[in-house]
Amino acid sequence: MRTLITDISLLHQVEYATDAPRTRVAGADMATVPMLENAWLLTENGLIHSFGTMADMPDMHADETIDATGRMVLPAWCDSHTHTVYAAPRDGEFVDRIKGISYEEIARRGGGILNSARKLNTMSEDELYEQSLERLHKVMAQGTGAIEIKSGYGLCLEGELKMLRVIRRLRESVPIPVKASFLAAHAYPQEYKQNKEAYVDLIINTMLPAVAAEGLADYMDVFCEEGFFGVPETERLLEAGWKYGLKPKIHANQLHYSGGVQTGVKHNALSVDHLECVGDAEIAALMGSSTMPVLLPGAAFFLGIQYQPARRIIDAGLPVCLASDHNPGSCPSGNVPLLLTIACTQLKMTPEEAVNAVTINGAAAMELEREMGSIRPGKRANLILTNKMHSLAYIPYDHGNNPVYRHII
Ligand SMILES: N=CN[C@@H](CCC(=O)O)C(=O)O
Ligand SMILES: [Zn+2]
Repeated sequence: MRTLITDISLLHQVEYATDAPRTRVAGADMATVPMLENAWLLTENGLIHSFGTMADMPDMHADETIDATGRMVLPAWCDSHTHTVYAAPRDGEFVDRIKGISYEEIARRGGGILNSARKLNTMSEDELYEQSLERLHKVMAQGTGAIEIKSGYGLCLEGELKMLRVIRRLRESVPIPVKASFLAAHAYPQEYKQNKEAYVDLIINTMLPAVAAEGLADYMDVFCEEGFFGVPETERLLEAGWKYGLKPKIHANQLHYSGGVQTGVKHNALSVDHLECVGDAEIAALMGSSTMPVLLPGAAFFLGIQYQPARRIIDAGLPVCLASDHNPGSCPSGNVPLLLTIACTQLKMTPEEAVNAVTINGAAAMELEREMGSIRPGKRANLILTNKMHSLAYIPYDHGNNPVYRHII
């Protein structure tokens, strides 16, 4: 099956087969998204075959031809941090926060993640799957073309396995890559509040072997945060995950300078995610490491807390990745175009930096950089064909609106 898209006003994030493959974009390079004006693009059997300018378009056969006059084409978004599998919304807590109760206080009172766990553990696997599939289709319609999804609302063996099995079923049901992270270390269940070590033991000695036996997870996640899992617990958990081949991909420095970034780097994490609390020490730790800093400003927006210092991180020469953090508590939205608007208006990232952060760097934060994240021959043809618009900046500018005319997968 060959699809030819012609008369593309702007074809963004192009890489020629002869270019050295870009695996991530960092520092000043994030300011540029390579593009072609007035272009064509040919896909073959789901992969990008070739592209060029209309002036030099050769004669070629295609089964379908799409006229993209006035439209742009980009690689689909790579959303590397989500909690898309959950049982119920938490709008009651949203109202509590409006009235002045903080996210941390709600968690201390047994709400938050524990609230989600109670709901998830009484829901059937089939119902959880149906609800989650609906959410996944919604974000795909907004341009998401690869996604990572975490467990972490089971907090017991059966609940965690249920979530991870649902993620596996989702992977088999949708035509986009889906990665799974094991996040039993998301919160301490109520019955372990007085014996936290026993819960860490349960994760390491019972849950991890079961997850590994079924091959259910790609990554090991921990909510490394004051009041949740401290550095010593996080280190134990990450070392245990590595024994089963699960690379760390952790929640770090959301609410405090918790040492999570340094711990992630020390344990060769693929990414450290959230990063509201980042200063010189965290930036120094990231410099020279291969750990990707992943910013989740949708959560900072929704909780009304400080934003991530994206400018400082980029200006230090580091890469920045953006992800939605779609979850029922701190960000009930997986809308990447809206995320781009928040990144530009609040983090002062340029549209080009923001697009690099959710394409090539998003792919890298899921180890998909060889198949996703740019328009390069041989990569997956997971593409966004936009509504009629004339610039990359128009996507975050046109906030609250879906730029996707057609999502080609
Ligand atoms: N911060 C930890 N975990 C999620 C939120 C979980 C929840 O509130 O349900 C996050 O990334 O924001
Ligand atoms: Zn998260």
